[in-house]
Amino acid sequence: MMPASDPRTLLAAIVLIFLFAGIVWLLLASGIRVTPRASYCLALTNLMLAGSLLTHAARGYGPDLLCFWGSDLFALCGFTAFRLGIPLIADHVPRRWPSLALVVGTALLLLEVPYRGDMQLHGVVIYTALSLLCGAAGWDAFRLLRQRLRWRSALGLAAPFIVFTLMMALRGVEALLAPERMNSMGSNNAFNIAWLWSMLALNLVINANVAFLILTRLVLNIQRLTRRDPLTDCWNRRALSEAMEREHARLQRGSRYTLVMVDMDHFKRLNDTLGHAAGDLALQALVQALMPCVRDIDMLGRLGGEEFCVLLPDTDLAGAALVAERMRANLEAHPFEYQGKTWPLTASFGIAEAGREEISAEQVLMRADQALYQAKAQGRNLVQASGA
Ligand SMILES: Nc1nc2c(ncn2[C@@H]2O[C@H](COP(=O)(O)OP(=O)(O)OP(=O)(O)O)[C@@H](O)[C@H]2O)c(=O)[nH]1
Repeated sequence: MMPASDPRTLLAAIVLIFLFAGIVWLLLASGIRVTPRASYCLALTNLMLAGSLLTHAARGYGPDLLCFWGSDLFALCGFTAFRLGIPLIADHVPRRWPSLALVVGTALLLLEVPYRGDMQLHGVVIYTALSLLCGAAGWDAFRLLRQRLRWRSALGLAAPFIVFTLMMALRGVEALLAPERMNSMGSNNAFNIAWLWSMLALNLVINANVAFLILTRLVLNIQRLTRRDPLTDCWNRRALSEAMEREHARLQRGSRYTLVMVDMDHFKRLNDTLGHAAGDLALQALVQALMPCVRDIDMLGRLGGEEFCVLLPDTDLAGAALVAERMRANLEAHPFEYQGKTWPLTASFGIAEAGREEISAEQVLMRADQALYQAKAQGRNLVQASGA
């Protein structure tokens, strides 16, 4: 076995890991189609960086333009793919132009910088560009993680990106202070060996880290699918029932809650006149009109068909009546537009505050449903309350 501190062996190991990771990301993107756009970017990152190191290793053997400028161009493209791929994990559209302008500008500048002899300016230019791209990717990863995690955990998971950025910056500083060592990553000096070891470890950690980000996103998507209504994206019946039963259990400890049943008026007529597709859009419009009227802690869920329910924790009947009236008025104020036609959308509301003597939230729901029935009977587009 070659000694662990041999820079050529380390370089070969890093190239192999990049190649292997690139192929795995390609398979994930094209075969299993896990977040394909982000996975393609990660595949490109790994393959480009493998190409960069391979051409770098051939310095002195192969054509100068490929082994110097080409190697840097591979690295720039790899880091750009990395920077653009991170936001894609969360389906955010990355800002392409700043990164592309940086790559093109750096590549053109490097063409003008002599690659022979003093590598100072060349080293500073390329590693500044790489650390900027890596830093931007790290910042995006941190923001992404911060949406789900506390800032310390997010910072911990984003740490490899920060270290990678610092490593690139360090290499730029090295170019400034010891330009004679910049010619090859195959140099057998302590800084280079330590740098290659860190690169090898970070290469593994960052690939694992991005895989973790993607996995987290998949788990969140699965959770979403099991708890959200696919048409309107509000909570589904199961999620709402669980929350209602939780609230009902808190009732004995002194808290209160109220349920608001919502049923679109004359929905069958809308479906029959405009068609089922329009009916689906009308249901989405209803949810859009109701959502701004509730607080973050309230839960709007679809029970089925055109029937919805809002769970209002820590709210009494009078408070719920105000919320229901706000929802009713907001819906009425936003007629449904479909293929140039305008259709008035209204709904009826039945509200019931939970009573301690009721054994389950289902009983409260039944009372809210009875109140809703009365609202329908009294002419629709009304709020009707039920006593506890
Ligand atoms: N487009 C669409 N229609 C649905 C969906 N679920 C249920 N429906 C339709 O909703 C209609 C409900 O009709 P009804 O229960 O008579 O209610 P309504 O016409 O709103 O009458 P009132 O509630 O008394 O005002 C039926 O025609 C169902 O086919 C859905 O997901 N999409």
